[in-house]
Amino acid sequence: MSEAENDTIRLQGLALGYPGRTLFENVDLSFGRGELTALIGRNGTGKSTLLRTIMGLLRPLRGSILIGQKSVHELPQRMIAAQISFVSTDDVRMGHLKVYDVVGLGRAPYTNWIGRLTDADRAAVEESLRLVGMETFGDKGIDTLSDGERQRVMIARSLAQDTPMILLDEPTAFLDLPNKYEIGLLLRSLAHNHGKTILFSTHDLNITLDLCDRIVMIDRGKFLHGTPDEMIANGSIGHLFDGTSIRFDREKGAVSLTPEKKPAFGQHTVKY
Ligand SMILES: Nc1ncnc2c1ncn2[C@@H]1O[C@H](COP(=O)(O)OP(=O)(O)OP(=O)(O)O)[C@@H](O)[C@H]1O
Repeated sequence: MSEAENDTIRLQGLALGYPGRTLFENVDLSFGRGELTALIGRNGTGKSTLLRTIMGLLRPLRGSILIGQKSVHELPQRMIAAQISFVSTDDVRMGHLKVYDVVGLGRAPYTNWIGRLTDADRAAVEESLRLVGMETFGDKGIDTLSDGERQRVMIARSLAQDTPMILLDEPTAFLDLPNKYEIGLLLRSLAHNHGKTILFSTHDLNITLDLCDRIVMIDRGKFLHGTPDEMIANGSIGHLFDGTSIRFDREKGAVSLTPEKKPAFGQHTVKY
């Protein structure tokens, strides 16, 4: 098998859910090397569940997830950690650790049982901090950073882990618009210039449409996927807003309130 196939995540006949509830089933899909893919869908459609299952943290109801030729659920955690890193929203608060040490945790799959960093590990930590533009932050406490800075550190930790695949659960949540784009551009560069396979869940439609190679959308238990242009043209993006007060304008590539919900400005009479 080629190296590129080893770096691919494949979902085969996948069904996920919780006791008494199936979120989706019969999903066949793969995520390719060097691609930035956004995983989108309304609240509660199963995006985090999918990411956590790919990480081997949850079991599928049916079907399998293959990393190269191997089912992720048959691989020991240490081997999964050498293939895929996970940036989850749960990670974001890490007590009083220094930035350098948080990024150093990414080296865990490679360090000995004491967890002592070698020169090579330290070089990986420094290079990871540099890639996310945080090289001067190593000595700062993680709890002293802004949300955007902390998010960069978490991405640096996954870079230090040096895996061909990176999954991120809502990496742009809590960030202001310029920082959302900064993180989006960073992920795009990691995919395109460093050959990483990157899948991230998000509710940021602008980032998704402007920066991603591919969109995977969970919509009422069905998976839709394609390039941003395909997903706009075939109406999939518009479906996200069915039954709501907003609609997606294909021409503008933007959402707005439906006309009947728009507040009528300038029509109020002020009484003295
Ligand atoms: N441990 C659990 N046990 C039972 N049901 C769960 C569990 N975790 C999540 N769920 C349910 O599964 C559904 C999918 O949850 P998940 O967190 O994967 O959705 P999501 O698409 O990531 O949502 P959001 O966009 O709100 O983050 C939700 O309805 C949720 O309530």
